[in-house]
Amino acid sequence: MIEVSQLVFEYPGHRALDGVSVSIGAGSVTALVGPNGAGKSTLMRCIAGLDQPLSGHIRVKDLSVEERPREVHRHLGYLSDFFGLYDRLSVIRCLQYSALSMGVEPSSVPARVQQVAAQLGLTELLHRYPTELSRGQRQRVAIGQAIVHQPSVLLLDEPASGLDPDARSSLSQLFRQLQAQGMTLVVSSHILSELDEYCTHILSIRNGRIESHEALQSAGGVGQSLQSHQAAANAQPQLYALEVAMPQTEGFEARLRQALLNTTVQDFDITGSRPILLWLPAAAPARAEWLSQLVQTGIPVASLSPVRERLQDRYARTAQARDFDNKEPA
Ligand SMILES: Nc1ncnc2c1ncn2[C@@H]1O[C@H](COP(=O)(O)OP(=O)(O)OP(=O)(O)O)[C@@H](O)[C@H]1O
Repeated sequence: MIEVSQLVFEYPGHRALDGVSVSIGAGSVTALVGPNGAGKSTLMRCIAGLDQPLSGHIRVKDLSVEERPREVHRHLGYLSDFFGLYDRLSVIRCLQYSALSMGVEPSSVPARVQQVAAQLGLTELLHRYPTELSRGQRQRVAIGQAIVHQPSVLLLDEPASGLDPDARSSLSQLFRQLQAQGMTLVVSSHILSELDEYCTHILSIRNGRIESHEALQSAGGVGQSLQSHQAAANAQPQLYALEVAMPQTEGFEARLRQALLNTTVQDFDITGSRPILLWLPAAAPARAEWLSQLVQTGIPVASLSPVRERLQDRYARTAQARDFDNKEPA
């Protein structure tokens, strides 16, 4: 859906994107992460055709952003990190204006505006002016403007900044709805826990270069079907939650640690209040073998289920691997 190849972007005296190539699939929700100044906003602005790269190419829905920016804009919604609203237009006018400027048929505009207002909880606010709205309400109007023309791609730069927990949670719900409608989303945020709920991919950028681009494991889909058996056999280990009935007997913790010695454990809480998180083979027979050996050692296993790795843990793991790779040999 979005193809970026060898993108280079320079501000005067500063190279902000340095040979970025990435392919973002249709229907995915990509968390764009990276430290301050990594180049996230610049990449989004280039994809939206708002900044002109020095070299490289971007295609959205197979249209060249460079050659056909207006057509691309019809398929694309963009929310800037510092968005502005027209303070002299009421909310309904803001939405109508965006719809018309994005090429929505004039006869369809009233219905579209009402739909978007309902989707974003703006129906009661349609006749207010942006200056009379809270930060969260203004944010919803800005998102409404970005989606009123039903784009296939939505780019959101820090959409939840300044929002309270309730507003963040309804934003997450909205993003899930949009994904269910088939929209492709790219969302940048520094709050990884908030992206965790709905992202399918994580794209990490640092110093203007892509650091990693990975699909996130879905908790329910860990190679259970027969068709996926071969794929699972070749796949990377998957994250599982192991629940153990923790008897308060002396030496149990040592026994449990011993039993897990050859397993990659991500999180071990001996109080038993959280399940143990560990990496197990994706292939069912190998996992069954592991489980049977564990049970044979007398560990009272209560349950074993696939879980999705938290985005912040995944990000930390990538950073650790990078630091390790960059270490000078002694
Ligand atoms: N107008 C500008 N002129 C010069 N340099 C700029 C300009 N805008 C951004 N930069 C630089 O380009 C680099 C990338 O900036 P960008 O805003 O894309 O980063 P970001 O990953 O979005 O950061 P943040 O998380 O802080 O929003 C940074 O080093 C920044 O200082």
